[in-house]
Amino acid sequence: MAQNPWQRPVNKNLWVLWKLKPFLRSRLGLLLAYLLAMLCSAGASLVLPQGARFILDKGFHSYKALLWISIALFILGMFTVAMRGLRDGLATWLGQGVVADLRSAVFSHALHLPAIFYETFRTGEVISRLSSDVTILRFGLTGVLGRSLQSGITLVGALVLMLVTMPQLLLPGVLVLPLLVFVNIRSGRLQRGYSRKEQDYLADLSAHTEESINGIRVIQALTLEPQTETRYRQDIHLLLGQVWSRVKVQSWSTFLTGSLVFLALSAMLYLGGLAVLEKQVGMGVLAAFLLYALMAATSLASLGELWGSMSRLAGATERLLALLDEKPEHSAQALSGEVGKVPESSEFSIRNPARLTLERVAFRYPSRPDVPAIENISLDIEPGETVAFVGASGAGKSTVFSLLMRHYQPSEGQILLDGTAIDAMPLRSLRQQLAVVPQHPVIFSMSIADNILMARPDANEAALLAAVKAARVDEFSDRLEDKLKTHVGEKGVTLSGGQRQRIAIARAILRNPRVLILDEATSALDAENERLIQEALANLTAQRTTLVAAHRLATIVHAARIAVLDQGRLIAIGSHEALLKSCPTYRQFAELQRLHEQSPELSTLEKIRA
Ligand SMILES: Nc1ncnc2c1ncn2[C@@H]1O[C@H](COP(=O)(O)OP(=O)(O)OP(=O)(O)O)[C@@H](O)[C@H]1O
Repeated sequence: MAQNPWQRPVNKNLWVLWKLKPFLRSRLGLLLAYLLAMLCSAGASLVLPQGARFILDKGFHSYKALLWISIALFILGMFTVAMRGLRDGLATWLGQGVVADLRSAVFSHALHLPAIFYETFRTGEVISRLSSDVTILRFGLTGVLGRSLQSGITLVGALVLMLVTMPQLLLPGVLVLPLLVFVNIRSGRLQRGYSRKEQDYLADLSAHTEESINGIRVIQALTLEPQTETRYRQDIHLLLGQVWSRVKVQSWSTFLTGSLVFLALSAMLYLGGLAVLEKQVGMGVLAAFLLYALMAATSLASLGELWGSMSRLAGATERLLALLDEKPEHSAQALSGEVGKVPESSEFSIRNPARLTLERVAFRYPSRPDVPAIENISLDIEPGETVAFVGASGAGKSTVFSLLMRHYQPSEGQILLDGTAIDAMPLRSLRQQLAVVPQHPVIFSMSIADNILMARPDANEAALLAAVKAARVDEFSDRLEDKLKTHVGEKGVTLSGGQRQRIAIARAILRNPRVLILDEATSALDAENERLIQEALANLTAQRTTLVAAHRLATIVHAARIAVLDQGRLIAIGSHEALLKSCPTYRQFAELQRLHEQSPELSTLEKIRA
């Protein structure tokens, strides 16, 4: 079941990062090279203070010793920076690669999620996870791999070397250590909570942004700009509140950690200075010790940051992986189903028409389980037959089509295609045999030709042009400068509703399906264009199993049979003439239509009154 925004993942530990393992496994060689470079870089940094020790204790004894120690220091320094550069480069490469794989995996998974997922999960939230969570992961992962992992190793190494160099000076460090650990753990926990909420608010913000920009015309038409702006500001305010809380904790933690570290360092310097004054140790030993202490302190601070960023990283990983955990609408096996070659449709060659059978089909939408959308529908549609569905708005026409496309599974009963239950068929194979012309076609931001070719990318030019002509697309494309290559803008914004429907019809023609579903396919066309397209559709539907939903009598009157739906139930089926005699609901529908056709200028209200 899809997650609602209020059911976001709230896992509290960092183990979720372990789930990134499969994405690292394919880069094992790179990971080992990175670990090696990181160990070399950490080791070389730990040797550097020994150079300072030698210079101070032995370097001033002779010119030659000074020269050799300086040369050795230079070589060591070069090695350190080379390893550091290699480590950072490999870390970035590794981190970016893991994130790219994860992002592709989540995106392709999102493409296969069922209709029900997108009913409960806002698209803006999916986009937010794929953008802002991925960004956190990208920076977090490269940061953790780049610096923080080495800090842990350096800290341990520096502590061991401090112990070896001047164990008596460790006392101040030991005393402040529990406090440091406490501050870091506490602040890490707080930061994790805040950053998780921050991401949730960011997702809300993205979802609202997407909704507002998509619905910009409605917002402008209803002059809802001030309210939309206020809601946006409120979202930002909530987000900033979380950022502010997190930053406060972060700043306090940096201040407290820094103070404790400097307290310990000052005490060490004082105690160490006493030892030098009393000639117990040389200056070089104290300098090396203090350098190790400084290294330990910086590593500790960096680990504190790591704790905070790991929390953000864990949150982002969790939210991305939660999308991967959603159940897809079909298995990979279903996707690889045998598809078969679709014949060219330039001549409208009919693929052997299909028989469709609905056996006691009932369905309730998962988001509205109390109300049946379809109840106990049984219907046998002969190969090549055209059946029209009529009924009031909400009667269940589109739901029948969605069940056929297997966007949903019937709650009871089954649908058969040529005697085989569609549930048992590979999804791709089923959908290759169907084509839907929806009431509100989705047009993509590409050219007219590319939009049509989506139905069959391998179609040749003759097939494309035939579909264009049959669907009367050429009637408007010929008047455009770039003809079929004209870019139609986002969601086909530069086209009229009727032009978008003609593109959708051309897609269906090109697809050359065995079952054609016309769901109010010509509702946005004017009478002249509808008449012309009906002719084209007549060619397309002849001897092809066709299901039509339409409000206009002219569209359905020629159907072999008309199925009358009322509140999800099939109340009558028969020819136009037979239904006029036997079905009062249909008679009423036909009379209203006739009234409309005779006096199209009557307002809807007048028609209802009539
Ligand atoms: N995704 C959904 N979730 C919950 N209920 C839905 C969903 N889609 C449709 N419904 C409900 O199912 C019933 C049938 O809707 P459907 O869209 O099939 O009607 P229709 O006959 O195609 O209507 P129209 O002629 O207006 O397109 C309606 O009561 C509708 O509110």
